[in-house]
Amino acid sequence: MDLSALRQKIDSLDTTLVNLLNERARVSLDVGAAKKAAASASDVQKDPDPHVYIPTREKQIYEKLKRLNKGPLNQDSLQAIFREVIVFTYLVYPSAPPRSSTHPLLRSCLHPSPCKKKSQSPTSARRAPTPTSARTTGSVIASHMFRRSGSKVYVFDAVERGRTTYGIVPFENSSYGSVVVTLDRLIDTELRIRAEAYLGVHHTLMSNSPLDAIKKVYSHPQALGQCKRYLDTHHPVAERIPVTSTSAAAELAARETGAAAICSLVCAELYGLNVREQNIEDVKSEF
Ligand SMILES: O=C(O)C(=O)C[C@]1(C(=O)O)C=C[C@@H](O)C=C1
Repeated sequence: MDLSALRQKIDSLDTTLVNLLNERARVSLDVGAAKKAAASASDVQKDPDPHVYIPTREKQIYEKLKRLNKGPLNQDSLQAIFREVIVFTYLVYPSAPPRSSTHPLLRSCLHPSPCKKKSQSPTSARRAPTPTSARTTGSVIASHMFRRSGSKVYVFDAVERGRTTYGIVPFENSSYGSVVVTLDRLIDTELRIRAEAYLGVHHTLMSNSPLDAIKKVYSHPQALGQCKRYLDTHHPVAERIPVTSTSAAAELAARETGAAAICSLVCAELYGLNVREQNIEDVKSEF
């Protein structure tokens, strides 16, 4: 087939895809409406999980994709595409279905609880998320739905005040223990935990100075802890300076000669830093 015929074929497939994606979105909206109807039929037990985001269902969908996929797309790519497709449906939901009062407590992904504070209006608490930059961290549900936030406390505040529908906070770290600030806040908050996700932790050392000129290393205390062996071995005399977040570390390191940050790879582009070493975490993850 010549180039123009191939492009015609792609155009035709794109047309089919657009129609199918919208058809899928309409069915997904119908599912939302059905869940809402089931929940408001007063018997919450009929539909104990009338949320927009249903992690267990999404997991089933991704498992099914794995079985269906014959390539050439790899599984991660296909899953990423579907994740975006599903998440974009959230944005066209007229309003999210009511929350369940019976969903079991899971970890990590926060959501306003049914017994929210009086000052929160249900509409603002359930507002559809706004797409923002694709270059944000913590993208579990879909990359571009995430607003970057400097601190875990801010994530709690944002969900409690209805500025966003969901928030993701770190909870526990296999190599460096519990994330205390999250645990402390969980004691007081009326938010409910909605889902749990396991994330591989990968740290990068970045600096605009050469490796042998690094005198100080900024990072969040958790990240400094997770890279302790690396730092002890390769930068034993560099001062380790804990800061509020790994992105704050990147921002500081970008301004100073002889300073480095331990942060995620995405910070290189965001803060104009050179990547000096990748995957410096002491415990290698399988993710
Ligand atoms: O199956 C559901 O409960 C849906 O709401 C549909 C759907 C989807 O679009 O496939 C949408 C959101 C959920 O997180 C999971 C699945």
